[in-house]
Amino acid sequence: MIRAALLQLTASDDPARNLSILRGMVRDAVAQGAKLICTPEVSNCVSASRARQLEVLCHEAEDPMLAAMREEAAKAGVWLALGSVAVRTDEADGRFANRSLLIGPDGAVHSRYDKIHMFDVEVSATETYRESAGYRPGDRAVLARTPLAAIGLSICYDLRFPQLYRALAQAGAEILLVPSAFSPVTGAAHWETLLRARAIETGSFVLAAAQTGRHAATEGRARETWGHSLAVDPWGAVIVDAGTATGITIVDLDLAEVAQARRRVPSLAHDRPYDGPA
Ligand SMILES: O=C(O)CNC(=O)[C@H](CS)NC(=O)CCC(=O)C(=O)O
Repeated sequence: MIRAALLQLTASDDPARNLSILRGMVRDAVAQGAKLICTPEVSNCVSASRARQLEVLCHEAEDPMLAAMREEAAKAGVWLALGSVAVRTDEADGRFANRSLLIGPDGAVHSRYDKIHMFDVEVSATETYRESAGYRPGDRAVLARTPLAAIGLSICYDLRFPQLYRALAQAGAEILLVPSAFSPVTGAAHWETLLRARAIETGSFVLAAAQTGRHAATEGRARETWGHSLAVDPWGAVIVDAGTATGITIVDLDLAEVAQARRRVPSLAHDRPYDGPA
């Protein structure tokens, strides 16, 4: 059994404040016996203002949240999936990376993944997102082979691209992580269904730690997110739904269920070559 923790946050655009809240939650999760601790997308800063991001965000090597989480992971001897942090890159256009970091029990970064699919979407007449304006997309899928489990990394809007999860599962993933900051509109309509579909299609556990509620912002518009951090088993059942409050949700995973689900429906091994569509 693997005891995992999903941390649900309402991160603001103040990274220091977000870090102090997150550190407390991580320590709580450790006290409850969690060995794999998952945090949401952009745990370090939720901001719609590029000026604010430029003021407060750092390169990965200087990011205070990553440094602190490495310390916590090493101290407790746990795996810590920092769902994502927004970090500076060396791109000439100044775009950030939306980066997921899996930290091992030795405190070292075991794997890193930059979000591939950018949320450039008009959710409603008054709500548009243009993630690619602020972030440089990644171009590499990442499977973290750890002694705990084989863990496929992804972030939020990636959830809508099933081929990524299929590739991760066919490469051996047993657990798929989908840290998120979902919009309330699409969250209500699509979130649970998509997460369950990815679990069913791949016969994998899906762990989705989410941002929730109204996010305070110094400048730019305040954002709202859907919450409902979810754990889904490889047969597609929701094991736990965190609702909309911030906090820690503990879940125990039996990895034998992965093989069981894939034996019952071996669709992951039934791909066929085909032509077209023309
Ligand atoms: O903006 C940042 O700082 C970090 N990025 C995000 O929060 C991204 C882009 S706005 N959010 C999503 O991908 C939500 C996807 C979603 O809601 C859906 O697929 O329906």
